Amino acid sequence: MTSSSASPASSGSKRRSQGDWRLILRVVPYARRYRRELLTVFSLLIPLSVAGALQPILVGQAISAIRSESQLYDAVAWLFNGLENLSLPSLINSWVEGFAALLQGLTLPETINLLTVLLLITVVIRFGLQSVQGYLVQKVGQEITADIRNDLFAHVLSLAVRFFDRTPVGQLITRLTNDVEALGDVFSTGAVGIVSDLFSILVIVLFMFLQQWQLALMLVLLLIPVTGLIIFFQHRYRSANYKAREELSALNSNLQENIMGISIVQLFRRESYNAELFRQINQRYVTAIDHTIFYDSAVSATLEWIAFIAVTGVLWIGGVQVVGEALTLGTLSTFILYSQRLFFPLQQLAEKFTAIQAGLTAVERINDLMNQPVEIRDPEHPQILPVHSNHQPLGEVKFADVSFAYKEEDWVLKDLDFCIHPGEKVAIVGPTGAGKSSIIRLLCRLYEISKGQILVDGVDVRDLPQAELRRHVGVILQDGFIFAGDVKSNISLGEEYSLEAVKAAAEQMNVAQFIEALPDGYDTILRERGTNLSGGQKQLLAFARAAIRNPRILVLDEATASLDVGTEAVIQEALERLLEGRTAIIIAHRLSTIRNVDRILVLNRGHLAESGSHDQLMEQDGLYASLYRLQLLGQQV
Ligand SMILES: Nc1ncnc2c1ncn2[C@@H]1O[C@H](COP(=O)(O)OP(=O)(O)OP(=O)(O)O)[C@@H](O)[C@H]1O
Repeated sequence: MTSSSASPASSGSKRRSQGDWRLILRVVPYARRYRRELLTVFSLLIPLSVAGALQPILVGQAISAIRSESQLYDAVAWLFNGLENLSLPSLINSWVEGFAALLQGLTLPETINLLTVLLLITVVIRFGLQSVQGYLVQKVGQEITADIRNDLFAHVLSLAVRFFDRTPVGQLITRLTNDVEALGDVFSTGAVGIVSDLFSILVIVLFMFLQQWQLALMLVLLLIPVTGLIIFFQHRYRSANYKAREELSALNSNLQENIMGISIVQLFRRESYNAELFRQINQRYVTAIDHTIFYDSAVSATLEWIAFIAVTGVLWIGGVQVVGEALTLGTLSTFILYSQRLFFPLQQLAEKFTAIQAGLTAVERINDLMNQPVEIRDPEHPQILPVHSNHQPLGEVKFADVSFAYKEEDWVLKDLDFCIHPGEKVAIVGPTGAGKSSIIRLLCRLYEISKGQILVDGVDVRDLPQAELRRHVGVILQDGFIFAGDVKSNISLGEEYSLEAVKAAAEQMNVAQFIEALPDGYDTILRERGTNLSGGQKQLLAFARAAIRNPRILVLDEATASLDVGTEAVIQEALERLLEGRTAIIIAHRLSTIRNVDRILVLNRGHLAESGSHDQLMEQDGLYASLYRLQLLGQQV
């Protein structure tokens, strides 16, 4: 399966192998939910196309009546014969017969009046039904795109962190917004009316053959090269559109990267350099869009040209027949109108064609994302963690011969084997890039291990539902992420905690004072990414967030690094209370902060190099002792 980061070439080959029908079928389950509306839309097709096909006949009859070429009665008699061939119910037959008898006695002005009224009726029918149809199609379209957007969002959130490592955010945003929007456009531009256009063409062809087969045949034959050309341009347009979408993704990714890194951009004066990069990507996007415009215009131009040939052909062949009195002027007029009508739905089709092709490209790209396998799933037969009892303390973490690589065979952790006992406070230290944070990510199952087993209270983390695992393993990272919303909701994070519980958690972590000092206390609105809080303030909320969940294992990954010494001391005191009776895994670079832990695991290049208390490790005089001495030296300097 193609990953989202796959090159356009590999996506292209996949694209070719995937039929459009298969893509369309992906939308069918969504459309099925709006069966009733769609059924109404399709049932309106028949009266709409029949009313449309009758109009040229009515005009032709009026001309014939004026020129006394034939009686209106003849037309009905002709229709009658046609209907007889179609073996319609006898009720309709008798109705037409009665109508024909009525017409026989009409004068010319009466005939013209009658034809005008009939023409008006067809116009009103078409106008009314088209409005209803258009409204329903757009409404269903919006509903379907909203459903797809929701599903896509839910799917993206369920994908493993590994997927996000390799997928630029801008690319994902493009798929969730522009691509889904392009699919929505298929409906809003009335592209779904393609069925109705095709149906109109079919009805017109049928009526034409019933009237005069030679002219009908000529017009139908003209349809063949048109269809060929449309298919040719369609393929070209499709590839161009896919490329344009890829360029748009790149553009959005670049934009997003610049916004996220705006401080660095400005601090290092990269504005003009980045602007030039953006300009290049933007130019590539414009070029790609130009190609799509070219093929789009080519289709419209072809159709216009063919429609002109059709009218000329009808005039020429029909004109010769009129002169030879093999054809009435009325029928010729009918056919001139038909030749326009026949190509009008085709022209409409060409206009919708852009939206349809863009829609198909969008479905293809949405499909790529939807097909991304959910790498980390809940087990089929989930287990639950043992519950607290007086006899058995809980919170054991065991890594049994764990190996892990972000990229194949590029081992970040190798044969890691250790056990952290319930209630034990363990620090993991080691040089930068040793794999400390990776251990935490694996424990929380943000990534799947390559070999070995990770057990929490004797249960393999892969046998636990992710929600259960993450409820019992509380993690505080260095960067406390803040969502747009108030302080309270940033602590409860969507779970049902009362305000009292939130306040209690804040008190417990000594952060209540800070929150109460905010303009609206717990109701203070925080901006996206917490831009109206300092790094340390965000961290304080992260502590309250962990405390309220009452986890049996608490992981602190450089959690106090961004706090000032005073705040750190206040939090440290609260932390000690919080950690009572819980297992703690602490990652810290400042070794002075972890001197009091029960045990220190020293990690080096993914291996467990040393393990023991501070004193034991100092005595061993190994990696830890040298790191510690180096830090002491650093502090003295
Ligand atoms: N998402 C990722 N994709 C690929 N490689 C990664 C990823 N995250 C980390 N690595 C690599 O894995 C190794 C271990 O990273 P990890 O973050 O676990 O180290 P660490 O010991 O926590 O480092 P630090 O002390 O700097 O936080 C590093 O060499 C890093 O380059």
